[in-house]
Amino acid sequence: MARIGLLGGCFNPVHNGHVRLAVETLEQLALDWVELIPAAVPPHKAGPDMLDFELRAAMVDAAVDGVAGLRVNRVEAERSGPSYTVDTLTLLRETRPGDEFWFIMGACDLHALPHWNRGMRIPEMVNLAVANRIDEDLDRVTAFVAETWPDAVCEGEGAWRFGGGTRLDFVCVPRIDVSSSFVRERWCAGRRLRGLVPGGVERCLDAERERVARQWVAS
Ligand SMILES: Nc1ncnc2c1ncn2[C@@H]1O[C@H](COP(=O)(O)OP(=O)(O)OP(=O)(O)O)[C@@H](O)[C@H]1O
Ligand SMILES: O=C(O)c1ccc[n+]([C@@H]2O[C@H](COP(=O)([O-])O)[C@@H](O)[C@H]2O)c1
Repeated sequence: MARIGLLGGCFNPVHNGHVRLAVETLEQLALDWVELIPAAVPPHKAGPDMLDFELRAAMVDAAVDGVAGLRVNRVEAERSGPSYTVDTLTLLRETRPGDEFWFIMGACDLHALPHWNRGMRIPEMVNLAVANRIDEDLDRVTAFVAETWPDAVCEGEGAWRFGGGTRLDFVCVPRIDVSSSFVRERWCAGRRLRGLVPGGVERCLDAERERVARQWVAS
């Protein structure tokens, strides 16, 4: 049985924080590989500055190129309508019953999970890998787990097993203070992106300069 991490995101564009999050989770949870899943129709972040799926996915291809253990999964482009995570995970579990999955998310997303579409089904289906975004996140996640899943069994600091058998693992990631919004803002101001995104991502944006400008600068 392969142990697989799934990192969903808009990736508008993918940046070094995403790559580091994927690599840290891969290593800390001893996963076989991590799949980055660009959201085809993001359920929560629709807007004129959202680049089309293929361009965002091509940038994720460029970001993982040559990085052992990271892959791109375009599964969300195979269906129409909002790309709800619960539907993606249902499909992956049906089509790959021999794999064990960890859905990777920043700690703030864990707190938002009850507001996602059938969000509380997610930890019943797959394991969660929850990464810190700020220093207090382990304490906050610990309190959230105690409140939300009182029957979860703590198996050590930052590790819990839920009643149904899935688990939540906290992953401690060095803070890389970059976001896609920050990258878009810098790009629109004509600034270089060195150190914020992998080189291949910067080249994709340069190659599609006019198209990207129409969406990012105009909005
Ligand atoms: N710098 C970072 N370090 C660790 N995790 C991150 C970082 N940026 C984003 N993530 C996580 O990566 C996942 C996908 O994020 P997403 O594609 O929305 O990027 P974003 O930078 O948060 O985007 P935006 O600025 O457009 O809101 C989420 O789980 C998010 O918490
Ligand atoms: O399914 C939902 O309702 C849902 C709501 C918010 C976010 N998500 C997913 O969570 C992942 C990270 O989201 P974001 O906003 O950080 O890009 C991405 O795969 C989104 O599709 C999913």
